[in-house]
Amino acid sequence: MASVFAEFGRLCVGIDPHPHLLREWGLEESGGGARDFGLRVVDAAAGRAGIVKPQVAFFERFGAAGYAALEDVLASARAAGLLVIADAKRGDIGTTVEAYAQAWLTPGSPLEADAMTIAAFQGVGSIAEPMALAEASGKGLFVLAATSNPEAELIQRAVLPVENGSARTVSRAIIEDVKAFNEAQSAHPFGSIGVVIGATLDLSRFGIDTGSPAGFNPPPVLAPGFGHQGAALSAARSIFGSYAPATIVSESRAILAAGPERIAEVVGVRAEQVRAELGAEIG
Ligand SMILES: O=C(O)c1cc(=O)[nH]c(=O)n1[C@@H]1O[C@H](COP(=O)(O)O)[C@@H](O)[C@H]1O
Repeated sequence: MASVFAEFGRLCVGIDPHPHLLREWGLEESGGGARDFGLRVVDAAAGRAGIVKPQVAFFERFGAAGYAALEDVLASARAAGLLVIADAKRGDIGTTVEAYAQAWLTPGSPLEADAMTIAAFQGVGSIAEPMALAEASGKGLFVLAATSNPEAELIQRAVLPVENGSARTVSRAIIEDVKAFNEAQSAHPFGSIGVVIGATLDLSRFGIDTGSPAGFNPPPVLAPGFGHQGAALSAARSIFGSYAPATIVSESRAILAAGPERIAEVVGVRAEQVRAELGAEIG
């Protein structure tokens, strides 16, 4: 991840073949349409951005044809040197969630990605196997911590029973548990396990302290919510504060709306804007 940040900065281009986008791009509403869409986004991102994030749901709705398309898109993105985050938002317990992680993170798997999104609603301990698998195979996870959708507040700002004298919100507890895993178990300077924190939020309301002093080592942050959901890139540093050095700016519709003719140009411009705002340095 460090070399991708250094070379391409922090933009992650979402690959979300929404029905209206397939129409606007002149593509069929089918697995084949989703494949063409995904491959064109990969072409536009290659050499201009470092990371892509296929949204699995928009492929899954076409069943087996959608999965075949997704396999091609994942393989083409990885072959192009892009880091691929499979936005699958899986979550379960024990061997079941381990099987999800094997599907997306095992080297050589048909759906191999570099990282996947995962939910810890059943407890951060419930995703111990995916965390261990990610670490062992040089892959990553992004655990939902404070999501960009307004409905999430009620659950994610909830305060957990007091432990060791400190009351923590759900969001904060997830971030701290992830950070503790990285510090204890990760061989990678940045940590294999990241968190999802939406750019649309006032993070103080979620108990997330963005004002940590120098020396704070944030976990990798996948930050959706820019562009279509309303967060401004110019506010990225002030939103994320001490997490900004590890923040990945993720945008889907705001980029994809450019259409097939202009998307490469728009990715290039946006990648430069993200670099100007956040720089390429880590930590
Ligand atoms: O995990 C995500 O990527 C994610 C988490 C979150 O809190 N909010 C969120 O919007 N996302 C995803 O990020 C993308 C946002 O798309 P745009 O709003 O079009 O940029 C979608 O694929 C969402 O599923």
